[in-house]
Amino acid sequence: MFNTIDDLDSEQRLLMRVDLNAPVDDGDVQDNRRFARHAETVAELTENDHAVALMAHQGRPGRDTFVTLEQHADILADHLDHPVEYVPSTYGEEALDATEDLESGDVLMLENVRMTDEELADLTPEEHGETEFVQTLAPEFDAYVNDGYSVAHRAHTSIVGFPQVMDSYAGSVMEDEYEYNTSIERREFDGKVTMALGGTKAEDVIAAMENLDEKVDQFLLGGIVGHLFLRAKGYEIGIDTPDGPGLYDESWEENEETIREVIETYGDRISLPVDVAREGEDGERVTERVENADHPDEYMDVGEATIDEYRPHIEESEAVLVKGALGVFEMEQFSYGTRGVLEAIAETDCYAVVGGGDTSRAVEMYDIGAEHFDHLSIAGGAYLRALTGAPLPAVEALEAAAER
Ligand SMILES: Nc1ncnc2c1ncn2[C@@H]1O[C@H](COP(=O)(O)OP(=O)(O)O)[C@@H](O)[C@H]1O
Ligand SMILES: O=C(OP(=O)(O)O)[C@H](O)COP(=O)(O)O
Repeated sequence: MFNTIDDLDSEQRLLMRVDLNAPVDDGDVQDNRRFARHAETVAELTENDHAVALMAHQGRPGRDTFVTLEQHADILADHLDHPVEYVPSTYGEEALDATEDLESGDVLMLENVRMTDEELADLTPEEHGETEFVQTLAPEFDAYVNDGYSVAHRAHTSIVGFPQVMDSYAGSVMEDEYEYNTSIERREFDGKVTMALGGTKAEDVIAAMENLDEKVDQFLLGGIVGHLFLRAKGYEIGIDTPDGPGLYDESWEENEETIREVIETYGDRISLPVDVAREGEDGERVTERVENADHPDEYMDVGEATIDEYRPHIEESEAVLVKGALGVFEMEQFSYGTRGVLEAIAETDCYAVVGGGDTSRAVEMYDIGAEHFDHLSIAGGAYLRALTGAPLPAVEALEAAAER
């Protein structure tokens, strides 16, 4: 087991990893439930007179969501009702100057850790611990805290490197999410178990499908993942065009073989959209049957007939697990699929868990009522991993640090 922040000595200088990875719309970072949840942990620490320097990431290099953390500091400050100083450096001179000035109760946001050379390097945890990033920052602090459960499935420097060389503790979000999500894996269900899978991260979803075959009776697919499965079935969907958003071909190349294997192995247990929706010339929602679809990279939601097929599966299930949105629910006219699934769950008394930093937000946005769900996880990929029983590198690193 790992140590938690309840085990900390008083007035410590803490280096803390959080996950504030959020959607970015035209350069504007969108608030999500991760900010509110981590703000609770930070507040608990500052109220106990600790000083906190935060490490977090945003996006992936090369994507348009890969931006600095300046806006994240402001959004977090609003949640905390307490200043959060942003420094445009992760472990350079400016960062070190700002850390030296940290006093009890202060909160500092270091720059996006994925802007360093080391964070995403292919290294063992021990090698991550020897990087300049770790060796420079670690001596400035008394202890390391990891609260970023939703990024616990990545073996990156800020996650597995620091616990190699520092006293390390889990924050409250890490502890709660870890305990809840791990407990789902151990749960036995007598009745049907259905899983609705969508969103953009095809590889995480497909890996989970391969490992959850004994636990899940029916998979309901939507989002980008659904489109890639439709492409595998020969429909004109999930294929990039020269001027389109470029969401598909790279994922397709990486996952085609596995998608075909998954279809081959679990064919009837996978429900695919029968209709999809896109934006028409006047901005209106246009729904097309998949066999008539001819706008390969423009579909932003599943259609009404799809939800009519998915709803009975939910109604007859003892448990429904959701990961990823079935459409671009942030736009009301493409929220039909995501809302349809969440509302169907809310109307039944099944055991229900919704995962995904973005997807769990839809419950709040459309007033579906958090009370209808047993757990709303702010994690996506990490939650899926936990359901399959796979270890999480962040948790392993915290446990190893506790044993030292
Ligand atoms: N058809 C689609 N086209 C583009 N984006 C989509 C589509 N369907 C779903 N999405 C997007 O997927 C995002 C959620 O995906 P993902 O990040 O994988 O899930 P989560 O954050 O819930 O773990 C949503 O923000 C939604 O806009
Ligand atoms: O948002 C995240 O994952 P999620 O969308 O699976 O919840 C995490 O911040 C991990 O980000 P990454 O998938 O770019 O490593």
